Amino acid sequence: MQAEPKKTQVGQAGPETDTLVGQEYEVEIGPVAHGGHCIARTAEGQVLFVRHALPGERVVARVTEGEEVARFLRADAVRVLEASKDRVEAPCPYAGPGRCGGCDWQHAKPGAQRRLKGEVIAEQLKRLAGLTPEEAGWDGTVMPAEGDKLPAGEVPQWRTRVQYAIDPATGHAGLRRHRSHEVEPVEHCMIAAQGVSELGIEQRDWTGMETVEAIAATGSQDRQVVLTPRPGGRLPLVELDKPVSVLRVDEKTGGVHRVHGRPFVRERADGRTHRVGAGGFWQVHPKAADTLVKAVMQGLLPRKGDMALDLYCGVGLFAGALADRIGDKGAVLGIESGKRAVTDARHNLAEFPRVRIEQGKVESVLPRTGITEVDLIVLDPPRAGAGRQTVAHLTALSARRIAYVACDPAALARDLAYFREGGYRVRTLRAFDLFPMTHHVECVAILEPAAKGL
Ligand SMILES: C[S@@+](CC[C@H](N)C(=O)[O-])C[C@H]1O[C@@H](n2cnc3c(N)ncnc32)[C@H](O)[C@@H]1O
Repeated sequence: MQAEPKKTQVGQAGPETDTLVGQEYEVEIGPVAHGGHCIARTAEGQVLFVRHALPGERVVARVTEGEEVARFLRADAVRVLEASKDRVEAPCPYAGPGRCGGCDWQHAKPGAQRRLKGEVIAEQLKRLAGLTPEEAGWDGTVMPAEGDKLPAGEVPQWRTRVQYAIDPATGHAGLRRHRSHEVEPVEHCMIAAQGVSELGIEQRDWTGMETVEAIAATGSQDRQVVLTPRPGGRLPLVELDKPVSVLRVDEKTGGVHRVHGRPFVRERADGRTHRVGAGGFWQVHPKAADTLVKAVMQGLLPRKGDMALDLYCGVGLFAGALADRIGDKGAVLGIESGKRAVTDARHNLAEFPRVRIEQGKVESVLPRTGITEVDLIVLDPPRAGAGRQTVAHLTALSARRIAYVACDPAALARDLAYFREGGYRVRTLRAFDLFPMTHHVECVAILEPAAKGL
């Protein structure tokens, strides 16, 4: 039975304000929720989203955001009274209440992190799409990226792209605190890939910069630093130990300019080299691109001569993989909104004459193409998902199979409900832990016309 939650101390809540920030509650931690926190309730019945806790624990939770009238409060577990067997001491010295906001699950064993992500996916599928794991063709597991099966306490060095925030007072690189613009200065980010750590960003003075992004490409030695100056900030002379290209973001226009070196990095995946210019999307985990291509191709089973769509195609990862498999008689149309990414995609796929890349938003370009039928579709939308209108358009194209690559299980679940309205069912769903130590998770759903599944 759940024990009665206790208020343990009144913090800074004053008479003229109804803020509960600083208030502490002794609570029992309930299930995990989407976003890297768990759910608890105060004695007054208010919902608490508690970070740094694990299901089944008893903790003292200190409110970080929220008011007496709010439907829910945000809080940090500041003392653990009864620990879960899944708890470990966070290996990262910068993790914990009020500290770096980059990782959500440093305090959970790796297997437990994947289980928590699985519970979040299951909950989102049920609540937003009315699907059980069985109905989604999912075994309920979240697979580690190959090579990431490390013992508890060890941290995979997976982040090939790290955006450091610069402390305006000291010029020191750090990472943003959770839901804050404040910078947590760090000497070393444990989840950064070796190629990023070797650049030594944390050891330099970046006075005048707002952010410094460090990129270490996979499968090539390309390294890049992207500087965003503060208004009026002077660009530092960047002399790093490694050969590295340097780009600068114009603080007024957001445009990216080359300072020195190549304006792109070369990323290897699916046996091909992809040029990725500044601002262009590329998966962050070094195994992600290959893992996802494999899952998508195993699910779609492309045939020679197929006509396929790659929507939200970035620099052409899936379009290239499809073109490779459907041969000279097939055709692929990619659609991508980013101008620079489209230039890169056209360059990357120049060897395939039957691949065409259109620049613009899927929702406006796709209807203009006049396409009424395709064999296969890959869609890999941003966090917001594809939305009802685009899904309705896709379900009218009579595709044999559709692969939906999703970085947000909530958006995936919403869109799966729209696909069902359009006559599609989920054939299989697979989930991959391509963001260890954080709450993020990647899913690949394979859909087919519902009539086929009967
Ligand atoms: C998650 S990334 C996937 C990129 C690519 N499939 C890959 O795996 O490398 C989503 C891409 O969609 C693009 N994008 C965002 N909104 C879009 C829209 N409405 N229409 C077309 N592309 C969009 C972004 O620029 C980004 O390249």
